[in-house]
Amino acid sequence: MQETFTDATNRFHATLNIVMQPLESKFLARKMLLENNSRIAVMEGAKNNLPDTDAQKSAECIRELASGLTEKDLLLVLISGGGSALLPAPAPPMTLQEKQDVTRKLAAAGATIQELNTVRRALSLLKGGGLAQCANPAQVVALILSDVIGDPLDLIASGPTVRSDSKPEEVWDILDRYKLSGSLPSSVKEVLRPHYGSQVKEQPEVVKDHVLNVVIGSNTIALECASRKAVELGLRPVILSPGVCGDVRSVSRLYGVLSRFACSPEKEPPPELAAEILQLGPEVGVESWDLCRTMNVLVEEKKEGWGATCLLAGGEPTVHLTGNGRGGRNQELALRVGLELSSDEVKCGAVFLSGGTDGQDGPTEAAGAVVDRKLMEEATSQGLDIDGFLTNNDSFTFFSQLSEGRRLLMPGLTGTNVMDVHVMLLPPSAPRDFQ
Ligand SMILES: Nc1ncnc2c1ncn2[C@@H]1O[C@H](COP(=O)(O)OP(=O)(O)OP(=O)(O)O)[C@@H](O)[C@H]1O
Ligand SMILES: O=C(O)[C@H](O)CO
Repeated sequence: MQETFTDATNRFHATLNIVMQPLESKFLARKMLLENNSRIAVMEGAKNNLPDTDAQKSAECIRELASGLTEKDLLLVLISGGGSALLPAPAPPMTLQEKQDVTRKLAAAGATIQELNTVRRALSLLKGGGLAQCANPAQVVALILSDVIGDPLDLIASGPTVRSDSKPEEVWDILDRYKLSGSLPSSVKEVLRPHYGSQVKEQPEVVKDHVLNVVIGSNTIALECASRKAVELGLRPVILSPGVCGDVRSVSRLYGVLSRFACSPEKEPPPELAAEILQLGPEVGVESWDLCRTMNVLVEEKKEGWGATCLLAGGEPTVHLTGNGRGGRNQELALRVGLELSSDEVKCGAVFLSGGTDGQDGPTEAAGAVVDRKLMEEATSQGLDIDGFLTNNDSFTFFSQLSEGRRLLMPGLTGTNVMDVHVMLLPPSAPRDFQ
């Protein structure tokens, strides 16, 4: 049975539930609190994702608990993003303050999470396999929620149960790269001395056999779930990649060109669009293979008229902050994609959503936003200057003021962070054939 374009478009909007459903309950955080008299103790710390003395005390308790285990015990460890700040155990003689200074300076200088956590591992008693080492000879099972692209076990939360093989020279290279090695306190230099590790945290090979690390949540898994939901809703899903990164400007351009490619009236989209998509690949962390596979699905859809397509991707793009407005990378990405979709070249009714799976985009109350080609017209009619908001990184204010916040995604905190999810709903390529 053939469907009308309007049916397909209505289903697009219904499909926003794909990401809304897992993020649904506003009260999830409260529901997650323990009942009175629970045998589980909760220790809070690391406010605003910065290690503090509360987190250090919890880390010390965890270290004591793990150190007292025997070969008859099983230690279950749940590891999520944010774990690096939640488990600070500075290697002596370094203080928490000194360790914090180094990581803060590195982050401010633009170090990647890979670089940051390589340094953190070297300065900590519990990171880089230190927790598993403390628990030896007990069995350790670590259940891991990945918030790092590619799910590298040694980097997620700085790998408390994953033996680190990095050498002190690697750490020095990173510190040199960000011009920090000259100003390090003597305690940090002491910890990074070549033989420091062998005295304090050398890990016997046997630790490996006692530890099972399992990724139980990741962006890939989130995209697979969304893809199944799309099928249930009668859409054709295609997963582009769980590794989208790079500047939001390049990422938004990619989605703009992909929508143009999908919506071009010709059965074979213009080759210059395919060329631009492939050229953007390296800037946004997407392999040529994944781009070609996705373009093939879009072309097949045109030729065979399968109906509406749900393009899914995820990862963690970056925003180069130039202003002092309120926003987050998802809202800024959505705003930029909205501009792409509003441009004259694009005639199709694609709908784009970008949302943080933790339910919070940067320091705002929203998780992200939903846009389509009507964005520009809507903003202009309400006297909102998109370029001005973008220059000031003020995407949350923009979306709050636009149509009473109707385009904001406000699911509330979800309790889980597997980075961001992007959904682009593409209507059947030749609507007139479906009327
Ligand atoms: N005004 C703004 N506009 C756009 N992006 C912003 C703004 N302020 C902060 N950000 C971005 O928000 C992120 C910081 O927020 P948050 O602390 O939630 O990040 P995170 O810990 O990396 O994210 P997550 O918790 O989702 O993994 C950074 O990527 C930063 O560039
Ligand atoms: O805690 C951390 O190190 C980051 O969230 C990456 O996992």
